[in-house]
Amino acid sequence: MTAPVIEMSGVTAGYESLTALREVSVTVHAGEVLAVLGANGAGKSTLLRAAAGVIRPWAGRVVLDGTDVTRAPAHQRVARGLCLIPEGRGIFRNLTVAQNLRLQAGSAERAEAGLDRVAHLFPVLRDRIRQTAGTLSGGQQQMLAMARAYLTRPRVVLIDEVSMGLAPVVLDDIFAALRTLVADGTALIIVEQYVSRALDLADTAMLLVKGRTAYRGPATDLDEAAIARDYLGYAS
Ligand SMILES: Nc1ncnc2c1ncn2[C@@H]1O[C@H](COP(=O)(O)OP(=O)(O)OP(=O)(O)O)[C@@H](O)[C@H]1O
Repeated sequence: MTAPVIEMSGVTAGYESLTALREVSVTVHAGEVLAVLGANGAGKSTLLRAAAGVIRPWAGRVVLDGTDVTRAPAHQRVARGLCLIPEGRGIFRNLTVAQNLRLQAGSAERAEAGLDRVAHLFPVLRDRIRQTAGTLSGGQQQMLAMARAYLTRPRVVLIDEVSMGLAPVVLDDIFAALRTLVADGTALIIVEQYVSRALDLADTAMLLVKGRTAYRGPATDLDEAAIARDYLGYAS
């Protein structure tokens, strides 16, 4: 088997006196999808932040394409092909679609080169290229946030709560775009409350309960209804 694109081993992380993640390990290869499930506050976003270098783990290692980046700042991980699409979308609401794309691409040339790929997946963004991002619909804003991943051809994308507040029909487009990204060979870690959609896309899944790994294995082995009932607190 090929080497993993991203590997986290024994990662413990948190905020001041709060331990949000305890000895969590993750391995994702090119073209593979890991779904991270768990109730509110289970540590899902913390896992992505530790992977991306937004916070530094207290213990454990983060390895990207064979290089230990545990102590590397976020921008160095971006340069190595890591792309975090945070909850709340992480776009510049006062800038236009074009300006957002240019900033995300790093240069006008790269934005231009990547725009065809973005427009192919999300034609609406090309139609609204001069519109201020904050005036786009929720689904269009999510598409713009995801466009970064298509502009830069990252090795690994970490995406947090992609479905938050979006209509099912918009989600179909968004998940189709994620499938394209993965088919191109990108490794994907997806944090998602919408369990069935996440498991549908994922090869492997992990369930976090109070920062600990309660399950890690094939997505198909998870009983969706039991997870929803026992861990997420609702009936699916
Ligand atoms: N910036 C922060 N400062 C202090 N505590 C934080 C911070 N961010 C998260 N926490 C705490 O860390 C724990 C894990 O939070 P995290 O956001 O990783 O959970 P989550 O599984 O992503 O939940 P949600 O679905 O609500 O986003 C929670 O107890 C949360 O209150």
